[in-house]
Amino acid sequence: MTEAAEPEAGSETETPGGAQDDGESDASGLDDEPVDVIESSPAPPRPERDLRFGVATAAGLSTMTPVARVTEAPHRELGEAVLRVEGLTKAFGTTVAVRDVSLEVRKGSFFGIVGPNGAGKTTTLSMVTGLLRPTSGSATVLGVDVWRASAKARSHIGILPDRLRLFDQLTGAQLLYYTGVLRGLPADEARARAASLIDTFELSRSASRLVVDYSAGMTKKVALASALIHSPDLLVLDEPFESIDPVSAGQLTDILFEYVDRGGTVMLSSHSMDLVQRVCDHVAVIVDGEILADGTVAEVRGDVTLEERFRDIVRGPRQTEGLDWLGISFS
Ligand SMILES: Nc1ncnc2c1ncn2[C@@H]1O[C@H](COP(=O)(O)OP(=O)(O)OP(=O)(O)O)[C@@H](O)[C@H]1O
Repeated sequence: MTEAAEPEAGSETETPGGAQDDGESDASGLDDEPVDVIESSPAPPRPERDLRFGVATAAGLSTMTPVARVTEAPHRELGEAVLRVEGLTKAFGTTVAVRDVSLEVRKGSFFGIVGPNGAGKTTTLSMVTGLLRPTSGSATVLGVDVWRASAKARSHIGILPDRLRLFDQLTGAQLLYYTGVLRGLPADEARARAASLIDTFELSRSASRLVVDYSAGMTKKVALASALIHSPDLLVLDEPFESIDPVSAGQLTDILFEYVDRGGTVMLSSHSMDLVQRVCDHVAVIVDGEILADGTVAEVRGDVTLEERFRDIVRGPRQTEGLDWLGISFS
C-alpha cells in the first residue's frame, strides 16, 4: 500500500506527543497518544467482525472477489428508502447549480451520481448531507429531514466531502479516535473502532504520523475511515477514488461492498464510468444541474457501456474546437 513508503528526509513532522513514526510503533498508532487527551490504559480487544462499518481483517478481505475482475455490480436485494430527495434546487446568485433534482436511494444500494465537470454533483451531495442549504426542495434520511432535524439526520450519515477539511494536525489514529468521540461513541469503543479501521485500511504504518504529512491517497483513506467510524446507515462519498492507486481502489471498493452487504447504503460521485458500472446498482446522470437519466445501471447503459451512454447523454463540445492556433492535428 502507498503508506509503506517512508516520508522524505526532513518532511516528517513531530507529533503533539513528541513521538515520530519510526515504522515500528504499535499497529494501532494509539500507543503514543498524548496521555492528557487519550487515556493510557491498554487498548481493549478488537471487536469481532460484527460491526456495520466492516471490521474486515486482512484475511477476510483476501477471501473477497477482486472487484477489478467484475464488469457489473452484483445483484442486490434492496430495502426501504434510506434517502429521499425531492425537488432539490440550489442557486448561487444567477447561477442555478442544481435544478429540481429528485432521487430515491434504497437500503443496500450502491448509488452512483455521474456528470461532467461543473454539472452539480458536489452541490447535490452537499445539500443531501446538510453541508449546504438548498434554495428549495427537501432531503430526508430514514424519514428525518436533513434541514429540520439536522443533528438527527447527520447521525445516520457518514460523509466524505469533496474538499477535505480534516483536523490535519492530529495523527491518523487521533483523528479517528476524536471523530468517534465527537460522533458520540464511548472512549473505549472509539479507540477499538479506530484500531480496527486502521487495520482494515492498512494505515498502521502511518497511524502515528500527522495527517498533514499524508499523501493525497492516504488522506482520502483516513477520511473515509473517519466517515465509517459511527457505523452510519448511509455513506455519501464525493469522488472517493480520486488520487487513489488502483490496488487501494480495489481494496476500498471491497470494504464498501462489505459495508453494503452488512446493510449499509452508499451514494457516491465519480468520473470513472468503468468503476461506477462495476460497483453501482443504480446511477443518475446529471448535466447542467438536471438529472437527464437515472435508474439501474443496466437500464441507463442499455446494450453499451456506461461510458458510451454517458458520452451520448452529455454530448460535450469537441475539445479541439478553437485550438487551430496550436498548429497540432488531433485527428
Ligand atoms: N459556492 C459557489 N458559488 C458560486 N457558484 C458555485 C458554488 N459552488 C458551485 N458553484 C457552481 O455550481 C455549478 C456546479 O458545481 P459543482 O461543484 O456542484 O459541480 P461538480 O459536478 O461537482 O463538478 P466537478 O466534477 O468539476 O467537481 C458550477 O457551475 C459551479 O461553478
